[in-house]
Formats: sequence, C-alpha cells, structure tokens
Amino acid sequence: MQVYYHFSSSNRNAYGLFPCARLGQTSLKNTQWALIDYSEGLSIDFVNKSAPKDTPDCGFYGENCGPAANNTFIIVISVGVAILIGLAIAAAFLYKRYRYERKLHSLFFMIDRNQIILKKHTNLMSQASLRSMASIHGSFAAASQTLRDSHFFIEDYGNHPPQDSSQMSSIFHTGSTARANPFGQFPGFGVSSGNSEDEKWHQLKEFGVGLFEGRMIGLKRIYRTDVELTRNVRLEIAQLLEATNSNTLEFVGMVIHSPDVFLVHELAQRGSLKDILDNEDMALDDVFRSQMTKDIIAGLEYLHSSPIGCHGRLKSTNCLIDGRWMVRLSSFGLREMRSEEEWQREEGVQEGKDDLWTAPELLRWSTGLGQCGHLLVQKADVYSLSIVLYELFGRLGPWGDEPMEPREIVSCVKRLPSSGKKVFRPDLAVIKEAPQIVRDTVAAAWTEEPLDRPSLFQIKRKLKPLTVGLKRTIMDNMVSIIEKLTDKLERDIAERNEELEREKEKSEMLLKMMLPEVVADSLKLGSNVSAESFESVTVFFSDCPGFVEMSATSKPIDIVNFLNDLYTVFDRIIDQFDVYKVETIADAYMVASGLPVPNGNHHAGEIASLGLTLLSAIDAFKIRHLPNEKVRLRIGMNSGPCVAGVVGLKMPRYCLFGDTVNTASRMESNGIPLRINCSESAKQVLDQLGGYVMEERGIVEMKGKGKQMTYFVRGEDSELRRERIIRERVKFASLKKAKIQEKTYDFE
Ligand SMILES: Nc1nc2c(ncn2[C@@H]2O[C@H](COP(=O)(O)OP(=O)(O)OP(=O)(O)O)[C@@H](O)[C@H]2O)c(=O)[nH]1
Repeated sequence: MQVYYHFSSSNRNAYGLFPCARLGQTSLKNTQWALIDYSEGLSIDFVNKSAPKDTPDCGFYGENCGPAANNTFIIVISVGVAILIGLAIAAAFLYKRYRYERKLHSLFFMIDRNQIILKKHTNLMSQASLRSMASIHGSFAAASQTLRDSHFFIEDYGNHPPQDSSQMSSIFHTGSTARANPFGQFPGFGVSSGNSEDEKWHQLKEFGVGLFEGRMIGLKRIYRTDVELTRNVRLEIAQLLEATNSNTLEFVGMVIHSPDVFLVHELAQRGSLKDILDNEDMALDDVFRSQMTKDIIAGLEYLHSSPIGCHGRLKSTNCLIDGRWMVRLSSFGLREMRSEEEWQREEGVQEGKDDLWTAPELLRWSTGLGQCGHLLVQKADVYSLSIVLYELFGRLGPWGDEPMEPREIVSCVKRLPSSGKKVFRPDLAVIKEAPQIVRDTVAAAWTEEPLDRPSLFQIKRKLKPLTVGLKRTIMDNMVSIIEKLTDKLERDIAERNEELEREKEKSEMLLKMMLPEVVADSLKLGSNVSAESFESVTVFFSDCPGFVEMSATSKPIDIVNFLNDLYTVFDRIIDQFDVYKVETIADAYMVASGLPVPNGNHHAGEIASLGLTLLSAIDAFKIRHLPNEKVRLRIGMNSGPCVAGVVGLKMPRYCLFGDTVNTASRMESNGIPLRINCSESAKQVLDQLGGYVMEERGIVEMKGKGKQMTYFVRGEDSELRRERIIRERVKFASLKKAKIQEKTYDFE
C-alpha cells in the first residue's frame, strides 16, 4: 500500500497526495497473520510546518473541555480572593487596633464631676434598710469605714484649668505616648474652684454614693499624689471597663478633679461582706456562706482568666453584696496606678488593717503590686481567699481572736519563717464549726510557699460538696429567711410604733406641763395662739419671807432641795383645784384660776381654798437643812380681768398681763405671813360664792396702788364648796378638776 500526500509530484509546492512511505505485507509462513512492512519515503512537508495534533483540543469525547477544565481558574481566583480577604481582615484588624490606640490616648474613662449628683451615703447596710426587706436579716451595721484623711494632691491650677496638653501633663504625667487635653472634652472637668461643690467632694472620704446617668454609683477615693497616665495605666483602665462578669463589680469610669480622684463603679446595694459579718443581727447560715464562697471563687476565676489576670487586694471589704445577694468583687485592676497609692498609705495612714489579708510574699515585695507577675499575684489571691473564708466561717474578723494589733500581725506574717517553725497564721480553732473541707482548704491556701498553694480550680473542686444542690436550697432558704424577716420586721415596726407613741406622749406631757392644755393642743395643730382676754379671774401669789436671808446662809444645793421639796408639795396640792400654775420665780409661786378655761366666779373660791390647803400643809413641812425652822408662807390674792397669751418663740410661756396681776402681787408683798391676804375685789367674789370666813385686815398703803382695803381668808365651809362644785361642774367643765375638801380650816 502507498501513502500519498501530494497530488502532483512535479510541483512540490502544490498540496496533494504524494507517496511518503510504503506499507507492505511481510509474509509469515506457518501463520495466518501478516505484519505491516513500513518503508520510509519522503519527509512530510506539513502545512504550518508542524504535524497536526493527534488529539482534538477537547479530546475525542470533549473530555478536556467543561467543568473540570475550570479548576485551575477557580483555584487562582480563590487564592486571589483569599488574599484580598486576608488583606481586608488585616486592614480591619489594623484599623481596630488604630482605633483602640486612639481610644487609649483619649480620656475615654473620664466622667465629668458635674454629671454626678452626690447623695448622702447612709450605707445601705444601715439599720433602716436592713430592716427593710432588702437586707435579709434585720439590721446591718453602718458601713465600717475607716475614714482616712485625704493624702491626695494634684498640683492645683486654681480657677484656671490648663489649656493644653503640656500643662495637662503636669497634672497627669501622660508619658511620651499619651497626650490629651481633657478640659476640651469635658466641660467642668479639671481643678477645684473652692466652691461648696468642691467642699462636698472633699468631704467624701473613702467611699461615697452618687447618681450618674440615672443610676446609683459608688465613688471610691484613690489616694495618689499624681496620676501618671501611661499607656499601661490606660490599658488597665480599658481592661476594667471591659470586665463584665456577674461576680465582679462593673467599673464605670473615673472622676479626676484636682485634688480629688475617684473610681466610679456600680453601686452594690448591700455593702461589703465585712459589713455583713460585723453585724451581729445578721444570722448567716451555711447556705449563705456556701453561696458567698462560690461567688468569691467565681469572681476570682474570672479575673485570673481575663486580661486583668489577678485581683491583688482581695479582702472582705472588697467583696461587695448586690441587691440579689451575690458577691461582686471590687477594687481589682489598676495595679500600676494603685501600687503607688499603697506606699503612700503605708507611710502613715494605715495601721496595717488593710494588709491583714495580704500574702506574706506581697508584704515582702518592695516594688509595688504593679511590678508583680500575674502568677505571683494569683497565688497571693489564693492566700487572701483563705483569710476571707476564715473570716466568713469564723466571723471574728480576718484574724479571729488574735489579740495582737494589726500592725504587729502584719509584721509577723511578713517576717521570713525560720526553718522547721510553724508559720504565723490565724487560729484554725476559730473555725472548728466549719466543714472539714473548708478548714482543709483554708490551711492549704495560706501555705507560706506560693507555689504550694492550691489553684482556684482545685479549691473549687474541693469545696464542691458545699454547693451541691445549693440552687434549690438557697431558694427555700431565701423564702424562709424572708418569712422570718417579715415577722421580725413586723415585730420591729410594732416595737418602734410603741416607742414612738411613748415618746409622743412624753413630749405632749412636757408641752402640757409648760403650757395650758388648750394652748398646747392648738400649738400642736399649728394654729396661732392669740392673746385672750378674761373678764374675771383670780390670781394667787405666794412667797417665803426670809428666803433671801436663808439663801445667804445656806448652801445653794440646800436651797435647791428646799424649793424642790416645797414645790413638790405645792404641785401635788394644786392638782386638787381648778387652778393653773403660771410660774415660779425663786420662792415666789404664781397660780391663777378662771383661765385658760373660764369657770364663772368660782375662781376666787378655788384660789382661797388652795391657799387654805397650802397653809395647812406648810405647817407640817420640814426644811431639810434647817429642821428647826418653819416656812412662813405669805399669800396674796386678787380678782379681776386679765389678758393671757403665749409670748416668745424660744421657751414660749403662757403669761398673764393686767392690773389684776400687779394687785395680786402687791397683796402678797404687803401681806402678813401665814395669812391669805385678800383684795376687796376677791373678797366680793368670795362673798358671792359664800362659805368663806373673811376677816377685815384694814386699809393698807401699797406702792403704786395707794390705799387698799384688805382682808384675810380665815376658813371655809368645805361642805358648801363641795355642793357648789358638784352643782356647777355641769356648767363649767374645768371645775371637774377640783377635788372636794372634807375639812374646814380654822386658823383662830
Ligand atoms: N453599700 C456599698 N458600700 C460600699 C460600696 N463600695 C464600697 N463600700 C463601702 O466602703 C467600704 C470600703 O470600700 P473600699 O474603699 O472599696 O474598700 P477598701 O478596703 O478601702 O479597699 P481598697 O482601698 O481597694 O483596698 C466597704 O467596706 C463598704 O462598706 C458599694 O458599692 N456599696
């Protein structure tokens, strides 16, 4: 067979079929098969100088085209897109970081002081609130704050806040990376201007309460001489703001207003664990203790796993209790900023009380908490936890019944223990009632060697039996406590009401002793008591002649005793008559009848009968320091019109005015001792009443009054008086006060 590729052998340029090889058949004997014999001929002059492809582009069946063929393309595209996404993420990350850095450089945490309304801090552990439901077990003690004097000082710029960051840096040492002018951003933020608002803020010592953006906040003073806002400090503040956990207290921001610096945090309604433990009225049962233990550990766990890394100053004052009775840890973080504060405090303000919870290695550490690694502080937290648990279960304070002063305790803990000797720790016997697992945990957690202390995880596992089934039990517990509280509350309210009632009665009684009942009643109702005219009253004066001489020769205390004895007798007697005691001035005793409630013309009778009774009583009266002497009482009485009213704002007195009063006084001063010296007008009224034995004394010259006819009242017919009073009582209610005398006095 021949293969042609050219149809014209003479013209090799023309394309056609030409022989280029010969294929023959090789005969094979003894076989049925023949092999193809190929002999090469001319070389092939291919169109386009190369042999055509032996396979079509897409293959014989299209297998090289379609979806499979696009994989590479897709891969390329995918890689491209991935790179783009990567770049976008990186850009976003960088942008976020840039924004974070910018935020760090700003004063994002600053709160303008003017946005906070300071509230009076009655610690919510106070009696009142605790008696209220809020506090489960009756009254909590007021916050046991050890108020420390402020040692805080930031350079004072007077009334002119710094205008730029360079000035600002004198207040806040912002470091090379941090420069900001907070005054531009926060109107009112800056330095004290010495007004009353400043005063209020200065007066806030350790802790204050305020209202910020509609919610109650706690203000904790930071004791610093300056605030260095380095990047680290800002980072710590940012971490605090980001910390959100149900067992840590929410940090809201800072108020910096020279010279005051405050941390602003969410308010824990029920005060600190210490407040609760210090309050003897607050019975804590196992369920509460277990729940609190659980909360404290949970709070610490969160801090240890968060960027904050540790607590560093755990103590019972920093375990705050919120409205739902959950423990919320506070005062963590800001280690760098507050480590400075520690040393300032140590220099004199504290008596070591704050360090009773501090681990020995931290007490020995000399460069401040800010320089400690997280692990070290975490182990120190475990130590502090052991003291808090000891306090919680022993309820005798962080060091139980240890008699040493806090400062001594702290120095003993700080001292390196000699080998083989027991380390100085609180007495475990104080918590002998606590479950064994608690005692074991406490003992293990205050080990001297930090690394030998258990981890929080181990502590939690060890104490798990305490909290098993707690959820259900605590609810039951709450209900029963609420019931108990309600009972207690009701009893307390009833008791207080009774007390209040008693106090009210006492003060009313006092008022009535000072003023006539009708006057006291209208004063109580807030009405004005205007002066009142009385047509006819009788005024009585008595006096002890020789009193001035007696005063000169007796000891003042004897005079006081004498007058007290005498007036006790008089006061008892006047209760039997319808009279009103107006006042006493030294030995002078003034009484009136017919006011403030008129009693017709019975006033003269009441006064005369009173006088007779007094003279009778005086006969038996003994002067304690002069047993051989007798009181020679001189009495004067006069009847007529008068005006009475309350005068003065301070110590208001019910006073009588008018000539009737003056004449009564003259009757007494011009009278004869042991006689009732009676004026003409009083005698006339007594005659109208009848039953009084009168004796004419005669005309007496009286200073300012001229000649006055005078009488003595010598006796009375008590039966007549009795009948008269019984008869007239219906008409004159005040006569009901009058008791009926049985005896007729005769002074002849
Ligand atoms: N009711 C209530 N009282 C608080 C609150 N914060 C603090 N207190 C009271 O103020 C006391 C002192 O609190 P802090 O100043 O935080 O305690 P501290 O022991 O001085 O703490 P550090 O200075 O951080 O070591 C607590 O024992 C509470 O009685 C709060 O949010 N609510």
